[in-house]
Amino acid sequence: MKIDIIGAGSIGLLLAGRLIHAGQDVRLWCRSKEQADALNKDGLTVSSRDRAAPIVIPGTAFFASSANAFADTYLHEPGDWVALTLKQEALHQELPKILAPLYSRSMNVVCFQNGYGHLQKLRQLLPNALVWAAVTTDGAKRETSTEVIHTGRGEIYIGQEDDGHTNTETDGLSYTAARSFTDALLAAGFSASMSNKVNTLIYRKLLINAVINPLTAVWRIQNGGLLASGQRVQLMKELYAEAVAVYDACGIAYEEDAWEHILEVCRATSDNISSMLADVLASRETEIRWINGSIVEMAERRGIQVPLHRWICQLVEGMSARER
Ligand SMILES: NC(=O)C1=CN([C@@H]2O[C@H](COP(=O)(O)OP(=O)(O)OC[C@H]3O[C@@H](n4cnc5c(N)ncnc54)[C@H](OP(=O)(O)O)[C@@H]3O)[C@@H](O)[C@H]2O)C=CC1
Ligand SMILES: CC(C)(CO)C(=O)C(=O)O
Repeated sequence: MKIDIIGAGSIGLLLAGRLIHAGQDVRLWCRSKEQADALNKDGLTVSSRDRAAPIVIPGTAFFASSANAFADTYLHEPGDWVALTLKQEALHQELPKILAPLYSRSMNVVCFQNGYGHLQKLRQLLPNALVWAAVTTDGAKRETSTEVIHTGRGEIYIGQEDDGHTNTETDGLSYTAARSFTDALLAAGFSASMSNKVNTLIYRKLLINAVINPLTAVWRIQNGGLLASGQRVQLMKELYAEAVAVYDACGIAYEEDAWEHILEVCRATSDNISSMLADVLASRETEIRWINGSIVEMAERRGIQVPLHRWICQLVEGMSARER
C-alpha cells in the first residue's frame, strides 16, 4: 500500500517508521527541505522509552521530500492513503495551499489531529475526498529530525464522522479501504481498530485535552503533577464542569465516569509532558484554539457562559509570542 504522510513530527515519524518496517510504501512529506534531506541521508529511527531494540530504517527504504511537492507528485502517481499528521495550526494555515491542486480529486484521507474542527476543514479543502478520523491514545515524541520515541502505547480508532451524508456505494468502497489501512496499522504493531463511534471518541479526547493540556502548559508541569494538590484538582474540576455543561446543552454524549477517566489519564501518563506544554516550551503555536477554543465556540452557539475556558484560551494564546 502506498501511504503519503504529511507532517514528519512525532506522530508522522512514528507512523512512517512502523509502517515502513512492516513493508508499506511510505512517502513522507516534511515542512522543511532540510528535514527531508536528513531523512533521506540518515534514515529514520523509532525507539521505545528504554531505547531497547529500536527500529532503524535506512534512508533508501522510503521517500522523503518537501510538502510543497506533494500535490504535483500525487497527481502523477497517486497513493492509496494520505495521513495528515500536522498540528491543527498548520492544517488551517498552510495545508490549504498545499492541497489546492487536488481540490476535485477523490482520495482517502485520514486525520490524526487532537481537538475539533480538522475534519470539517478537510472536507472544505477536498470536497471529493473520503475523510476519516484517527483518534489515538498512542504517545510519540520526536527527539531529532530523524528519531522518534514511542512514549506510550495506546489505541488507534479509525472511523468516519457522521456528517449526515450517506452514499452507500462510496461508503462500501471507503469502508474496504479503511479496513485495509487499519490492517496495515495492525501489521505495523499498533493496536488499531475501526470504530463507528468516532464522534464520541473525538469528544471524549477533547474533554481530556481541554482539562489536562492548558493547565499543564500554564503551570509547566507533567500530567501527573496536576494531581499533586487539591487546588490544582479543583481548577481541573471547574474546567470539566463548564465543558460538560456545554456537552449537555449540545446533546454530546460522555461517560458517567468521564471525570474519573481524566484523573486516570493523569495517573497513566504522569511523567508525560502534554503536547500543549511541549509546544509552549518549544515556543510553537499551541492547539488551544481547537481544544478549549472549540468548547467556547460550542458554548457561544448555545448561549452558555464558559468564563474559565475563555480565560484559559486567552492565557495560553498570550504565551505564544507570534501575533496573528
Ligand atoms: N504526539 C502525540 O503523542 C500525539 C499527537 N496527537 C495529535 O497529532 C497531531 C500531530 O502532533 P505531533 O506529531 O505531536 O506534532 P509535531 O509538532 O511533533 O509534528 C507536526 C509536524 O508537522 C510539520 N509541519 C508543520 N507545517 C507543515 C507543513 N506546512 N507541511 C508539512 N509539514 C508541516 C512540522 O514540521 P516542523 O517540525 O518542521 O515545524 C512537524 O514535523 C496534533 O494534532 C496532535 O494533537 C494526537 C495524539 C498523540
Ligand atoms: C492525553 C494527553 C494529555 C497525554 O499527554 C494528550 O493527549 C496530550 O498531551 O495532548
